[in-house]
Amino acid sequence: MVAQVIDGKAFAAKLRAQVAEQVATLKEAHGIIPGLAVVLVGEDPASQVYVRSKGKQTVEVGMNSYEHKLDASTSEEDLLALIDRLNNDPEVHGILVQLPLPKHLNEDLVINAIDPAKDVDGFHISNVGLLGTGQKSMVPCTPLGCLMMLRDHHGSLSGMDAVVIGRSNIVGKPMAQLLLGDSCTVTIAHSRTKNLAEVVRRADIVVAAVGRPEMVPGDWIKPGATVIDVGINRIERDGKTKLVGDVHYDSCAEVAGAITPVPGGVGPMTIACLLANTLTACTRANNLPEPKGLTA
Ligand SMILES: Nc1nc(=O)c2c([nH]1)NC[C@@H]1CN(c3ccc(C(=O)N[C@@H](CCC(=O)O)C(=O)O)cc3)C=[N+]21
Repeated sequence: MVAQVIDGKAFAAKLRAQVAEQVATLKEAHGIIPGLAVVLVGEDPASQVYVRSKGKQTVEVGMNSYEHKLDASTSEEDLLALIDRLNNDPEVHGILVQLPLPKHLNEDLVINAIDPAKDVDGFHISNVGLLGTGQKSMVPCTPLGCLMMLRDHHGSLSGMDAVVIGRSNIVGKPMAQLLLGDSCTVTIAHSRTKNLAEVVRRADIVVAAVGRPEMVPGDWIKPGATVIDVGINRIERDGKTKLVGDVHYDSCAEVAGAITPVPGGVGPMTIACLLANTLTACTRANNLPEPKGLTA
């Protein structure tokens, strides 16, 4: 079997077009423009590229983008003061603090200082609790993008066996919650899982989010399974830098029924979902009907 390629880039473009349309309506009918504030502390080059691309796409869908670039040595007090200002700014509907933060800053403390209603990353403990109990929340962008692609491909996910490899707060755990919410039988596997190959072989859906280049080989995949590759790893090969996922693409694509590529899979969906979440946060803040098809 040769897997169908799930085109995340095209899917994300469609999603952004839907967001743009609803942003335009919001502007016309209510004079409201959704605003997203992105906070970057330090000069990590990968983060800078990523923040720039978010800002560009935010403007392209008709929303306001506010970029706050702080020095790597910024104190926790100053960062918290900025978050407080953004929490109280009515023009700002979404706040994203780029992770990871420099080591002298407490990430949990900073994230939990964001107004949960503006927490478009869905990382605040209050949103994590709401998601875990099936209540309306802000849903983390990467898992939301994965869920949208899975629903689009399968229709219903009910009763499917899903294995999530990776237990991070930003991908693995919320991904498992979303799959459970769609009535999958969910296993969370990780670096200490015994017989990982056997566990993965049972799965109809494999979500790989471990951050280890090409660690899932094709012979772990059940024939016909759907493989969602969350990994974005920059590696050196033949003297060139190359972007690869957490799954070994060529061997997995020979066995899987469907697979997301890297790049062009989950990555673009993550940013599109960030824009969708900002629109959702804006409509909620203004007691307007929720956008359709953009939330979990
Ligand atoms: N608070 C916070 N929220 C985040 O969502 C967050 C974060 N911090 N810190 C960093 C990671 C990383 N991340 C990516 C999103 C999209 C691509 C993406 O669009 N990648 C393209 C290619 C990128 C390239 O060519 O380098 C692709 O996969 O096709 C990559 C990486 C969001 N993150």
